[in-house]
Amino acid sequence: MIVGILREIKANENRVCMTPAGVETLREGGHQVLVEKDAGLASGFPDSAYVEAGAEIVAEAAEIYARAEMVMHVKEPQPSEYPLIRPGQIVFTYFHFAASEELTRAMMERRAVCIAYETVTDAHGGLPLLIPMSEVAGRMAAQEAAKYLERAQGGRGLLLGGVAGVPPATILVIGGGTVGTQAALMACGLGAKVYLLDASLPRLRHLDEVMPKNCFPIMSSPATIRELVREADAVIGAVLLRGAKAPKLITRDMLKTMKKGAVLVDVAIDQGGCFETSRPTTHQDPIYEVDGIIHYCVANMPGGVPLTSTLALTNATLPYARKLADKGWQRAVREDGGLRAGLNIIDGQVVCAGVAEAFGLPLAEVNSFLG
Ligand SMILES: NC(=O)C1=CN([C@@H]2O[C@H](COP(=O)(O)OP(=O)(O)OC[C@H]3O[C@@H](n4cnc5c(N)ncnc54)[C@H](O)[C@@H]3O)[C@@H](O)[C@H]2O)C=CC1
Ligand SMILES: CC(=O)C(=O)O
Ligand SMILES: [Mg+2]
Repeated sequence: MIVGILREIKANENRVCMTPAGVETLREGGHQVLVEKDAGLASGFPDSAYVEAGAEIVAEAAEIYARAEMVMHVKEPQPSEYPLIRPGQIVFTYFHFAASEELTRAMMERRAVCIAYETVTDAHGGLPLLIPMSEVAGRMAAQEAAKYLERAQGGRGLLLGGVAGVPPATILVIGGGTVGTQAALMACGLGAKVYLLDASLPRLRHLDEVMPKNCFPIMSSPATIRELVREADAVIGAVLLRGAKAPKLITRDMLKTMKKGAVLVDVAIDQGGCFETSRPTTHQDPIYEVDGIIHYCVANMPGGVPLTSTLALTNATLPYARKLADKGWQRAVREDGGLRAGLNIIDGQVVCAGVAEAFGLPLAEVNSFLG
């Protein structure tokens, strides 16, 4: 198969979807790999490293879209790329469709085969292609909360861990999955008092066993959130309903009950955000204020630390890319039910329930495309 590795063009996105080592693996499988010029530069991989691994460097994304049977990205295709996508072409990347009707309709119109990293599952029901980036974003979320609590950044002027004789900051983390757990661990490590909410009792039992003593895992409910939001110096939004739009757990009214200069970090922004007042921001312009509360809503947080994130992401995606290239998407998903769960749109039809529901679109059966 001809596989295309595109350069990221989303604002401040410095990751790349495949390392030179990944190219070498695809080449060993007999595949041809086209890499867009300078695609790996910001992640520490110059074009020469890709050439050494057996790739062909291509100057224009348009040529990659024209020649490749499968194109790979980190982030969703940007509007300038929509017209380049061909019917039947496999597009393998993070899409987060439920957050964007425009993107959903554009991909339907292009009649591509859209396989979303974030909905691929593993044998244990986990999300193997989301987990590594959720680990990064969760850890960063605690750092960002600490940073924007500083006075010069507009925050309350509070040190996360306090010092001897002075109490620490209180952090509320909503969602105790990968992002939430990593955020809580980092905040606890810095000495904060952390409330970690989840809606699953088995998950809370697990968290209760493994989290440090300054972390308090608590059942999530609107009443608990309302109460803890008043106490929190920072809130980290980390919920996920797979493939679907994030539920709005903090309303605009609730902001008025919060301390001035408190910080909201909405990691779930890529699925639409879990605070009513969230809107996506960029690394260049990451925050804004509503009712005296700082909002940090960067939709590609791991893009800020590409040297870590590119390696973590490609460790996870490469085996799937290899499978798709070796077998073609139809055989690959027939043989791997987890990869099949990554299918979101095929030939103009939505096949992911969360996306169909988000926009009131009909839901088609993957089987009808497998022949
Ligand atoms: N902004 C960014 O750069 C990044 C964003 N993300 C996003 O972060 C979000 C979380 O991802 P993961 O932690 O990997 O998901 P996950 O599936 O591991 O965890 C989500 C957790 O939310 C819990 N949950 C669901 N409804 C809840 C509610 N009402 N109250 C409390 N908890 C609730 C679930 O029980 C689950 O434990 C996703 O939207 C993901 O796409 C992930 C990586 C980077
Ligand atoms: C998960 C995701 O959207 C990201 O890493 O940017
Ligand atoms: Mg994202």
